[in-house]
Amino acid sequence: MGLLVEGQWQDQWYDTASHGGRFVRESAGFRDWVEPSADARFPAAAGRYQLYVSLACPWAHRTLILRKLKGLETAIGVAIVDPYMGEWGWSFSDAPGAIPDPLYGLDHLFELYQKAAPNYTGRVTTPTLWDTHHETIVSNESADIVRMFNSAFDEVAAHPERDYYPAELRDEIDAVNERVYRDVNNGVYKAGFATTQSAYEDAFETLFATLDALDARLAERRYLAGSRVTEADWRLLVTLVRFDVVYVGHFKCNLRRIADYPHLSGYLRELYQMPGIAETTNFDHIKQHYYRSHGTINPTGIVPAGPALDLYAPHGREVLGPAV
Ligand SMILES: N[C@@H](CCC(=O)N[C@@H](CS)C(=O)NCC(=O)O)C(=O)O
Repeated sequence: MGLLVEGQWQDQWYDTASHGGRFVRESAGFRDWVEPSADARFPAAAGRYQLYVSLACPWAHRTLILRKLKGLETAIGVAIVDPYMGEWGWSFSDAPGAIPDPLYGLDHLFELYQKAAPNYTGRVTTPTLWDTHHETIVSNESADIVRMFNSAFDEVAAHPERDYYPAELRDEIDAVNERVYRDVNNGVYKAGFATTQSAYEDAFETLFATLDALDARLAERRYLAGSRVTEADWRLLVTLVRFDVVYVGHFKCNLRRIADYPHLSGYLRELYQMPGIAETTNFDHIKQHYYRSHGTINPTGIVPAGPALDLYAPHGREVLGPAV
């Protein structure tokens, strides 16, 4: 675990001490956009862009889901890092489920960042969207990559008709996203990476108050925004699917499991059972990454054998309205 400082790799853990024991996520360093226009610096095209991901990572997972649902698998290639993130950060290997870097045969993801910007200072994160033409990083912000995959590549997508950010639902989606990001997606990290009791408890209380509110919301409606599946649902799913497997134990988010929530649990199963979603989810990478990579939290590196999950049990969500 580390970061690049003026292009040089430095092995260091997150700095929580300067924030009163709180984990503060840094902003992404690359925020360009692929656009559906031939004149753009990054024009949408098949075979030009490459997505670097960790299957453990919830932020990468949401981009993999959009890539799958939009039918962009042949248009946008993928490299998958080894689940273990050690002193050199994310690395490539031939571990089961990993895909070594097909472009340059790199050993470590930070080398890709050095290629893009030799003096880069910042974290080296997944997902990273690489442009093979300019040989640079387009973006390492998953929220933006999700939006690009949703609409910028429609000319080359197998499912251009699918829209997970429809104009009429944008305000509602944005409002849900904001809370889900702050208190749930990032909330589990704020609890898990806290280094003071009070920082942990603050994050914990907000997280479970928000999960309670989401459970109540999903008692009455099938999906988070409107009456159809949107980006907001995929953004929540990636945290829910990791929750009972790693966040309850490893990040000490243990007031309740998702399995204990009557509505969130069925909602999780429904989304997980949708075509293509299970294929984007790798529980082995998820468990291996979190339990082995965070030595300050789990020094033995022992990966729990459980829990038993049954995400294929009937979800029972039909009672709330038709699936769209
Ligand atoms: N804002 C970024 C966050 C990505 C992120 O933090 N990814 C984690 C993996 S889950 C990572 O690569 N961490 C390495 C690090 O922080 O050094 C996004 O949503 O794309």
